[in-house]
This record gives sequence, C-alpha cells and structure tokens, in this order.
Amino acid sequence: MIELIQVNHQFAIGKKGKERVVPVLHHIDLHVKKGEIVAIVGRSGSGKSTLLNLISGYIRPTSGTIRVAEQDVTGLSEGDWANFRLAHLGFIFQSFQLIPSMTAFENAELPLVLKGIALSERKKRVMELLEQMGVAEYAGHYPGELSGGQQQRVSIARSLMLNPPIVLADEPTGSLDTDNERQLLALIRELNRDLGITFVLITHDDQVAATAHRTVTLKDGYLLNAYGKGAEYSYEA
Ligand SMILES: Nc1ncnc2c1ncn2[C@@H]1O[C@H](COP(=O)(O)OP(=O)(O)OP(=O)(O)O)[C@@H](O)[C@H]1O
Repeated sequence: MIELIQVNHQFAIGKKGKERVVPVLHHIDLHVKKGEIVAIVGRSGSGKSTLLNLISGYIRPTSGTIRVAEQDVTGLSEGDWANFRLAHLGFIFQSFQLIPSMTAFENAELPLVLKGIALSERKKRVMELLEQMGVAEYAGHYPGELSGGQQQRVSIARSLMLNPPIVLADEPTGSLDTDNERQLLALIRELNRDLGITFVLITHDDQVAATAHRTVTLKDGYLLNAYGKGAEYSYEA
C-alpha cells in the first residue's frame, strides 16, 4: 500500500549561495501492507515527521522511490499531488487543523466541496459521518465552542469524507486526555477492522504504539526493524 525504496532526504538550510546540506533520512526501505496499522517511533529529531511528509507529498525525496496506493508518486507535480492526496489520503493531526471561522459542518464538508459534490449529497454524507463520530449535535458549532475530543472527531470526519484507503496521523493523541485518547484508539482499530483502512501513525505514546500491528523505529534518520518483528503480518500487498 505504501512503499519507500532507498529513500534519502536532505534539507538545505541557510542563506542562498551559502546553503548547508542537512541529511535527515538515510536509505529508508519501508513497506506498509494494505490493512496494516504501522507506528513510527523514535526520538525527537529522528526524522519521523519528515518521513510522513514524504509519504504525503508535502516534500520530495532527494533520491529514492515512493509508491502510495500502487502508484509511483515520486515525480508527481504539486497539482497532481493535491488531487492524489484528496483521493487516497486522510490525515489526523495533533492540532486538529480545523478552520476557526467555519462550523463543524463546514469544516467536515470541505473535501466534498473541493471535489465538486452537490449540496444535497454533501449534507447527507457530512451528517452521516458526524453522526458516526458522535458529534452530529455539534454540526453548527465553531471549533472554539468544542472540546479537544470533539474537535478531533470533526477533524476525523473530514479526513474520512472521501473514503481514503490510507490515513496518516502525526501524534494523533498528543492533545487529548486519557479518556479521549482511549476512544480515538478504539476508533482507529474499528476503522481498520471494518473498513480496512491502512494507518501510519507517528507517536511517542506507548498506548498508540500498542494499537499498531507493527512498530518501526527511526534512529538518527535510519529506519530500524522495517522488516523486523511483525513484518510477516499477513495482508494482501
Ligand atoms: N524544513 C526543514 N529545514 C531544515 N531542517 C529540517 C526541516 N524540517 C526538519 N528538519 C530537521 O530534520 C530533522 C528531523 O526532523 P523531524 O521533524 O522529521 O523529526 P521528528 O522525529 O518528527 O521530531 P519530533 O518528534 O520532535 O517531532 C531535525 O534535525 C530537524 O531540525
């Protein structure tokens, strides 16, 4: 479902003409199978977010190949990446990333608007998902009027709106209390089991890592155990 082959990434920092190259990821080989939940762990600065940004197309690898949903995305243009992302990837963020001036309904509706879906169909789909996430009664509320857990649920409703086969999450429980964290992890397992959604989660949290079928570790930009324990986990490729 997601495949990185010998991916290297380096950032150029400093003033133009005086740039310094900072290598961040080295020879990354990672294969995430359809229906897997994979947790990426590692110390601060080990390259976890950079890896997720490469899989999401927000940055391009310096070298190597990246395949997502059976497609070679390494050379996609910005515009093609935007369409590809909309069709294939959902995101769960630590900070929820809701637009404060829009209601829960309007936030959740955004992917359908971008897709040009008609209003009547949008209303049906948005309410269906807000219902499923247990926040339908807050459809008319602004993010500032919702608790962290409720904002996360609206944000997840938005990310599932176009039925993405893959969901990427950067510290998904980072802003949640224990009860909401437990509920979110149960939801991730349920979405994985019932809809077959593939998850890649970045986390510092043992509970989140324990939810995954497999954990891989980044250390100083090198991926350890990418094909280690649990890699034999049997799923359709
Ligand atoms: N845009 C950038 N330009 C230059 N260096 C960057 C950039 N983004 C990240 N880095 C560097 O790359 C390294 C890895 O950063 P990254 O954010 O991927 O780590 P991380 O494992 O996600 O850390 P954390 O757990 O603290 O979020 C760090 O040394 C960071 O300073």
